[in-house]
Amino acid sequence: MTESDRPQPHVAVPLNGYWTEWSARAARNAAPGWAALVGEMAGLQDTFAAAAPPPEAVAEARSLVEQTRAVLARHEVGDDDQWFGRFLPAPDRGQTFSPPIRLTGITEHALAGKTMFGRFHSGNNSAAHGGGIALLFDDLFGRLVSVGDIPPARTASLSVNYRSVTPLDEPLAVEASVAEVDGRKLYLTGTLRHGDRLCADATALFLTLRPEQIRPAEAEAPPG
Ligand SMILES: CCCCCCCCCC(=O)SCCNC(=O)CCNC(=O)[C@H](O)C(C)(C)COP(=O)(O)OP(=O)(O)OC[C@H]1O[C@@H](n2cnc3c(N)ncnc32)[C@H](O)[C@@H]1OP(=O)(O)O
Repeated sequence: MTESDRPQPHVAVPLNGYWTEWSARAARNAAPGWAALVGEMAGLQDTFAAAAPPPEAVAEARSLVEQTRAVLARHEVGDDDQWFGRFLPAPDRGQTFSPPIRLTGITEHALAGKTMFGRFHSGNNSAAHGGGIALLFDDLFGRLVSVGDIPPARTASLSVNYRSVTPLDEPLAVEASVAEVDGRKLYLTGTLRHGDRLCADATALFLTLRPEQIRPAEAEAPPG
């Protein structure tokens, strides 16, 4: 591990107003320890993917996961009230679907960061799954268009070129930038590198939403 691969502070994300409110609501309401639980769940996914346990360990693990599900299911809420995925300032966004992206630099038109795929995102032969890489780019581009004054936008198309194998458990560098803005159309480009080696590059078209396509950042439900 080189000095530049060591954990560094995640830069603050200058979110636009819509995403600030969307995220702040979860941050206001989330129980203490939620971020640590998200980290535990992500670790569980990787450990689960890497394990080949004997029958008694399978039975024990299944029972514990069943118990965990039962605890969480008692507190199910609607989409508007969920915390999962809404911690936008955090590298993992408070979710376990796509790998954390630790941002090292961000402006209105470009961002750079570090990421890593674990066993959960393995395709085969110690290589990251191509779908996981597309997911990473979609998330990366989603973060890029959440800064500055850009209205909320959705992915209209995403194209990934897989240039070389993306390793697991190795620090990877990501970059994304806005190549062109044409009305509602945002043309984005991005790269994923392992050291000097290009693993993948991607282009995407995001479309900013028309006002009638945007659900307002929800009003806080009255207490009780
Ligand atoms: C801070 C947050 C962090 C979160 C990170 C996660 C980010 C994840 C981002 C996502 O994954 S978003 C979810 C995946 N995407 C979707 O579900 C989008 C589904 N599709 C739609 O909702 C609509 O198709 C869409 C809003 C994208 C466009 O519908 P519209 O009715 O607004 O646009 P319209 O069809 O009128 O097209 C507008 C222009 O874009 C063009 N266009 C639309 N889709 C296109 C396409 N796929 N390729 C090329 N051009 C396209 C279209 O031709 C037209 O060009 P012109 O104005 O020149 O005539």
